[in-house]
Amino acid sequence: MLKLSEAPAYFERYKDIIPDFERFLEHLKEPLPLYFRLNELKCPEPEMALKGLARQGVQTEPVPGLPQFYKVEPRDFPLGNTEEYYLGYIYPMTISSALPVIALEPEPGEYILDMCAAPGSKTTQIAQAAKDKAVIVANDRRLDRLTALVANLKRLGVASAMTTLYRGEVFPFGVPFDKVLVDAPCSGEGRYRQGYEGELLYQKEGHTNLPAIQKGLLVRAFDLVKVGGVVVYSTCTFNPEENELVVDYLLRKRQAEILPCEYPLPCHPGITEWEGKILHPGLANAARFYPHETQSVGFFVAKIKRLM
Ligand SMILES: C[S@@+](CC[C@H](N)C(=O)[O-])C[C@H]1O[C@@H](n2cnc3c(N)ncnc32)[C@H](O)[C@@H]1O
Repeated sequence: MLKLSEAPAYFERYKDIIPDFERFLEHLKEPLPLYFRLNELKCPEPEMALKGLARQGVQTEPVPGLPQFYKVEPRDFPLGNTEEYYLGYIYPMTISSALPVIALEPEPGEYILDMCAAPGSKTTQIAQAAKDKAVIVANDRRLDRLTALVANLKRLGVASAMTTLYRGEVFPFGVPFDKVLVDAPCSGEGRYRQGYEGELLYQKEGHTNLPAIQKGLLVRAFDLVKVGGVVVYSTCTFNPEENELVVDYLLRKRQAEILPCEYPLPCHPGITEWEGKILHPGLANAARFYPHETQSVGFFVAKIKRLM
C-alpha cells in the first residue's frame, strides 16, 4: 500500500516520461472529479435525466469533445442512489476510461470481443456506440465481477451482449472477431490520488507477474481477431512494463502495426525506449494520458491492426 507521502519516491522512476512531473505529484493530492455517461439506449432525451438530477441539487456540465459525458457537482454526490441510475439513464465513469472504446470505433454489425469486461463500463459504451446492433461477447475470468457486469447490461438495456467466463489467454472461440478490446488487469497506478490510497495493486515484490498475464491476453486477442481487424490494448497504469513492453512483445511475435488515433483528451506518444531497451518505433502511435492533464485517471491505449 502506498501512502501519499510515499508517492514522490514511488513515481520517481517515471520522472523523465511524465511531463511536468512536479505538477503531476501536486495533482495527486486533488480528489478525482465525478463524471457520468448518459446512456442513450435507455434515455433518448438527455434533458429528461439532466432535469431529474438538477431537481436533486446536482449540477451537470457537458464535457467538451465527449458528447455523452457530463461532469457532476458536488463531486461526492451519491449518483448510484438516484432514480436516473436505477433506470439505466446514467453510468458513472471517469472520462479517460472512455478512450479505449473511442479507439475501438465500434460499428453496428461487427463481432466484438471485450476480453476483460467486468463490471462493464466499456461493454456498455461499445453497445451504445454500435446502437446495440453489434454482436458483443463480454468476457471476464471472475464470476463475482461477471455478476456485476450482467446487472449493468440489464440496467442499461443492452441486448446485444452475451457473457462468458474464461481466462482470456485461453479464450476458445474459432469465429474471427472484427475487433477485440483488452482492457487488461493492471497495477492501477493511474488511479492513484488522495482518497484512493491503498488502491495500488502493483506488487513491487513481484508476487503477481502482471506483464506475463498481459502478454498472454494480448497475444490471444490478436489471434482471435480477423486479418485486417483491430485489437485495442489499454491499461490504467504508467508502468512501461505493462504498456509499451507488452505491445512491443506482440509486435515482435506477430505481423501487426499500431494505428494513429485522434483522442478528445490531451495525450503523449507511447515511449520507444525504456531503461536502455529500444522498443518498436511504431509505439509512438500509442497514447499516454496523465491525470494532471486530463483531470481524470492515467491511461495507456494502443490501437493495433492485424496485418497477417
Ligand atoms: C481493468 S478491469 C476491466 C474493467 C472493464 N473493462 C470496465 O471497463 O468496466 C480488468 C478485468 O480483467 C479481469 N481479468 C483478470 N485476469 C483476467 C484473465 N486472465 N482473463 C480475463 N479477465 C481477466 C478482472 O477480473 C477485471 O474484471
